[in-house]
Amino acid sequence: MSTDTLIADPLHQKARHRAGASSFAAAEAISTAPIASTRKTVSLKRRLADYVQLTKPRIVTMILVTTVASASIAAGGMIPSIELAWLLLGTGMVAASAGAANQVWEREIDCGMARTAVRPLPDQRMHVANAILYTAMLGIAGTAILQWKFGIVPAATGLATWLLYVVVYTPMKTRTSFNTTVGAVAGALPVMMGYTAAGGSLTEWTGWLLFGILAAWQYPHFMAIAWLYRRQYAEAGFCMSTTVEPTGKSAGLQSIAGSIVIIACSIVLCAMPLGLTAGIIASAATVLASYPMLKASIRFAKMPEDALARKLLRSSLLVLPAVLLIVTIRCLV
Ligand code: HEM
Ligand SMILES: CC(C)=CCC/C(C)=C/CC/C(C)=C/COP(=O)(O)OP(=O)(O)O
Repeated sequence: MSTDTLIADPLHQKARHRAGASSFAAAEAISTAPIASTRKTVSLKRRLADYVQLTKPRIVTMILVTTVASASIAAGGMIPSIELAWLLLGTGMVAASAGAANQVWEREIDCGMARTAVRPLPDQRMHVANAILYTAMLGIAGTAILQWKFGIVPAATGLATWLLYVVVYTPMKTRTSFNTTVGAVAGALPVMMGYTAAGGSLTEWTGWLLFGILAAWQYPHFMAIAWLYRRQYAEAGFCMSTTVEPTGKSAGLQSIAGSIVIIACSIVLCAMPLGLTAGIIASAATVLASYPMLKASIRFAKMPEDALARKLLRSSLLVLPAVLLIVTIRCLV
C-alpha cells in the first residue's frame, strides 16, 4: 500500500485528528506511533489477503464441496470429522497450490486483463520468489498429508490433477479453445481424490459418474464467463470459445450440452442404488435442481448477451451444490 493511500485512509486521519496538536511537529510526534502501528496492521492484512487471493479461494472452496460429496458417497455415510478435516486440508492445499502456480505462470499475461491485473503478482504486490516458495510448500505439504492419511491413490490423483492444470491446461489457454476440455478434466478430478480417499476405487462407476457431473458442469459455468470476458480474453491473447467463435452460438450450445449431461449423469447415479421410489424421487429432484441452468443455457444460446450470461453463471454456482446434495442424500439413504 502506498503512503498516499495510507494518508487517505480514514484511520490515519482519525489518528492525526486525535493527536490534537497545535504545531505540525507536535502532531507528528504524538501521532507517529498510532500511524506506524496502523500501517503495520494494514500492510499485514493486505499481505495475508494477497496470499489468500493467490490461491483462488472461491474455486478451492467449491472444489472442497465436491470433495466432501464424493467422499461421503464412497464412505456410504458421514466421514469422521478428524478424517474429513485432514481430507479437506490436504485437498485444499494441493488445489490452492495449483491456483497459485497458475498465477505464477500467467503473471505477465494477467497484466493484460482488467479482471486479473489486480492480482498480487501482476500488480507487483508480491515477489515472484515468495509466490513460488508458497506454491511449493502448499503442494508438497498437501500431497504429503494425502499420502500419509489416505494412501497413494488420492495423493497421486492430486499430483496428476496439479500437473494437468498447471503444466497442460495453463499453456494451452493461449493456443486452442480446446483448453476448456482439459480444464474441465482437471476441475473434475478432485472428486476422484475424495472418492478414493474414503475407500472408493478408481474402477467404480459411481466415482466416474460424479466426475461426469463435475466435468459437464464446467461448460455452462465457463461459457458464461468466457462470454462476459470475451473482449478481455481476446485483447490479452487467450484462445477461448468466445474469441474463436465470437457470435456466442457455440458457447451457448456447449452450455446446453453440459447441462444435459449433468442431468443424465445425475439420473443414472440416483437410479443405481436399490429402491425404485427413492430413485424416481431423487431423479426428479435432480432434474428440477438442474433445470434453472438448462433454461439459462437455452436462453443464452438463443440470444448470447451479458445479462443472460450473468444469469447462467449465477445459476451454475447454485445448481452444482444443489445437485451434489441430492445425489449424496440419495446414495446414503
Ligand atoms: C474449465 C474449467 C474452469 C474455468 C475455465 C473456470 C474459470 C473461472 C473464472 C475465469 C472465474 C472468475 C470469474 C470472475 O472473475 O468473475 C471463475 C470463478 C469461479 N469458479 Fe470457475 N472455472 C472452471 C472450473 C471451475 C471448477 C472446477 C470449480 C469448482 C468446482 C469452479 C468454481 C468457481 C467459483 C466458485 C467461482 C467464483 C465465482 C464468483 O466469484 O462469483 N470453477 N471460474
Ligand atoms: C486438487 C487440485 C490439484 C485441484 C486443482 C483443480 C483446479 C484448480 C481446477 C480449476 C479449474 C479451472 C480450469 C479453473 C480456471 O482457471 P483459469 O486459469 O482459467 O482462471 P483465471 O483466468 O482466473 O486464471
